[in-house]
Amino acid sequence: MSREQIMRKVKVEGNYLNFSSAHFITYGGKCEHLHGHNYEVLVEIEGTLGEDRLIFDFTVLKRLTKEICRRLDHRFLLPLYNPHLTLHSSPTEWEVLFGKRRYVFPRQDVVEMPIDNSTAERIAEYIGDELCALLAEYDTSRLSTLLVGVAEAPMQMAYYQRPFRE
Ligand SMILES: Nc1nc2c(c(=O)[nH]1)N=C([C@H](O)[C@H](O)COP(=O)(O)OP(=O)(O)OP(=O)(O)O)CN2
Repeated sequence: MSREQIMRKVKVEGNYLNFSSAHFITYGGKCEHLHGHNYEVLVEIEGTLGEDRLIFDFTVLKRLTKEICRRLDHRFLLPLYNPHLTLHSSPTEWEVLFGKRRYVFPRQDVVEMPIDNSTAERIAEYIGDELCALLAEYDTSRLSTLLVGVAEAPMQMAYYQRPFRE
């Protein structure tokens, strides 16, 4: 077997890698009612073995992912770039308009996400990008691929995968 055929990865999931948040998505010209999910997150990292025969330390990966989950927990997930929503912000509130519907959220209850819809797909992408930013503090030279899965419900998961380097 050649070295190119070998694939190694680490994965963290469960163990408090979850968050409970409120959201609604727009699709098919409609806007869902405000509702919540108990989201579950998994992260996989592919790479090669280092001197200590680790690809990447599980403990660190869990801690960083938990930190991102903590920031999302018990918040409204606000997609900043949804073309079907009109947003107004004040120092204390976010106003969200869809047609005649109007929501007002206290700012401290909102996570402002630079995404166009809070689908599980985009939330996975957001978490992947946040994780990459946190991983910049670590040696990622041996890591090739990051995969994030976000489940809105059991057996209902969206994945986002990106290379560590373009
Ligand atoms: N590919 C995706 N499909 C859907 C997403 C998504 O993020 N990615 N999201 C939704 C909605 O947000 C919806 O909340 C979830 O839909 P659904 O599971 O149908 O609704 P329930 O939570 O009420 O589930 P039940 O099993 O019917 O109780 C839709 N699709």
